[in-house]
Amino acid sequence: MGDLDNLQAADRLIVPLDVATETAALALVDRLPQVRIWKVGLELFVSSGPELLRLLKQRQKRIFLDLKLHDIPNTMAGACRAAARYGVDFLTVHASAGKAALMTARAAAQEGAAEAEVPPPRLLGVTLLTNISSRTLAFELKVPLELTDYTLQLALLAQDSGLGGIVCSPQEADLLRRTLSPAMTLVCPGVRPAWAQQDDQQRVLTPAQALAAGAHYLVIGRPITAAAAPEAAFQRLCQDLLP
Ligand SMILES: O=C(O)c1cc(=O)[nH]c(=O)n1[C@@H]1O[C@H](COP(=O)(O)O)[C@@H](O)[C@H]1O
Repeated sequence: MGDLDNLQAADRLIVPLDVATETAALALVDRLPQVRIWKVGLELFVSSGPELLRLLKQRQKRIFLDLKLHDIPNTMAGACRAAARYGVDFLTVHASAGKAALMTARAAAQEGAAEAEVPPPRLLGVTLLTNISSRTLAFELKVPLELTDYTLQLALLAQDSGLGGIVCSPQEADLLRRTLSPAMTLVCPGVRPAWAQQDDQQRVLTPAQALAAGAHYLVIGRPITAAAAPEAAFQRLCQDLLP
């Protein structure tokens, strides 16, 4: 496989830094120099704070700040304004927070970025988490809609509220790609190569299937980060993505 192919695959892969400390995070980042986009989620942000974002930027990395905000409009707006000041590339909010909260969040993210003189983040609406099965949706969460209909409603809500994209399972990517505006970015976690464990993910596809279904970006964590040799796992994934 040539370097160019490697680059193209790497540009579509987002690897989550689901570790507890800044030291562990930087060790992974430095071990996998081909990864361009790193996701900083709740565990790491809560434990190590925003300094890590600066360190990632120093290493010329793009940043997906996955805070999955879900609150009343005023609180979401405050958090989005503050998060946008860090100059991150992507920021997540839960689409189920509703239109008023999403619209306020979007405006606040733009204000925060303008204040800090950085580009605004692409605000992504999380639709239905990839660990939720149809059974859980119906019997535990008591949502009286088919899973795909519910996900579509959340995705449309994100779009109508002016968000730049959504996070969804690759199993719904095909439907959402056909239904949403082409301007909406589709980011898919819940991606598992055939050689990896499913872990707690429920609605999964392989990387090649997810891309064929219309995902723009794939979020793949444990198959790489929990592997005995993360470098080899990353290379293998890039190979899986070749046509
Ligand atoms: O917003 C996310 O990134 C996300 C949404 C979702 O529906 N499912 C989901 O797994 N994620 C995140 O994607 C990553 C998946 O990690 P792995 O299951 O290890 O590949 C984790 O960091 C999750 O927090």
